[in-house]
Amino acid sequence: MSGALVAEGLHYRYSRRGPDVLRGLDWAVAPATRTVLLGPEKSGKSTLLRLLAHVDRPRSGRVYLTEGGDARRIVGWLPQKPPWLSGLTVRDQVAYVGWLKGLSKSDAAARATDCLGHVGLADAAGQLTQGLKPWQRSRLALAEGLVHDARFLILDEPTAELEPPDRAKFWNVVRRLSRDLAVVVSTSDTREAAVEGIDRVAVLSGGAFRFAGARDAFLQLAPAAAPIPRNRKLDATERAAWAAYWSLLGEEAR
Ligand SMILES: Nc1ncnc2c1ncn2[C@@H]1O[C@H](COP(=O)(O)OP(=O)(O)OP(=O)(O)O)[C@@H](O)[C@H]1O
Repeated sequence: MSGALVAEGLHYRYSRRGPDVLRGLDWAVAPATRTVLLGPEKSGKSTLLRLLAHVDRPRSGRVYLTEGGDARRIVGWLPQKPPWLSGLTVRDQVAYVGWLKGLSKSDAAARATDCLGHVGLADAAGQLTQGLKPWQRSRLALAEGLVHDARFLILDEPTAELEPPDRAKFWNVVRRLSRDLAVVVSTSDTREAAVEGIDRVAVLSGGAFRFAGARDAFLQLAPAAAPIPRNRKLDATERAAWAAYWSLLGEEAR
């Protein structure tokens, strides 16, 4: 099993007369790589990830596995706001997703227990999903992505609601996942490109990639910028990092 997940010539718009959100994108996600997909808000990250995960279809172009087969069976997908089924426990929710992905009931239940252990949520297995904290929800989403043995895990802004310490812990969990798994994470926080263990970075803006390549090459062009702090002027290093990032996006420094 060594094929890539490939996007070829992807065009997308939400309505016939609407603006192009993606303008002919080509991309390949290699197996067993960790990729951060960066881009400003509304740049089309979620749209691209939905197409990669086969939950939506491009207007033109295609998404396929180089080794052939049904991508839906080996791609795990976590939307930014996963739907929660009320009244289910954490374990039942993960098992339900496994069953939807084609596992038998008993396999889904066993896998659910394993996956909750992998993501550090074993203690919450019997809790109802409604009462979970943001960090627990992000782990539950990970477990749902893993329950059917995905080889590509596509996560849409899983860290957006997390405080910095919980973000760091989330990334620790991702780093500990099987090295055979390819993980793609979207975020608008450029600092996440600098997280240890990331191999690749892609920067999406205006419906096209402004950069797609090795993380080290990205960090040379735009050293991961700090967030723009409120009530404080940027220091010279932060200003330079942001200027480099905006220039990658093809925009003037703000
Ligand atoms: N269901 C929809 N109907 C119409 N337009 C949409 C829909 N979803 C997204 N869009 C538009 O498509 C563009 C890209 O949105 P998308 O959510 O893919 O970007 P994003 O980079 O993921 O944004 P964010 O960082 O804010 O989540 C935006 O202009 C958005 O308004």
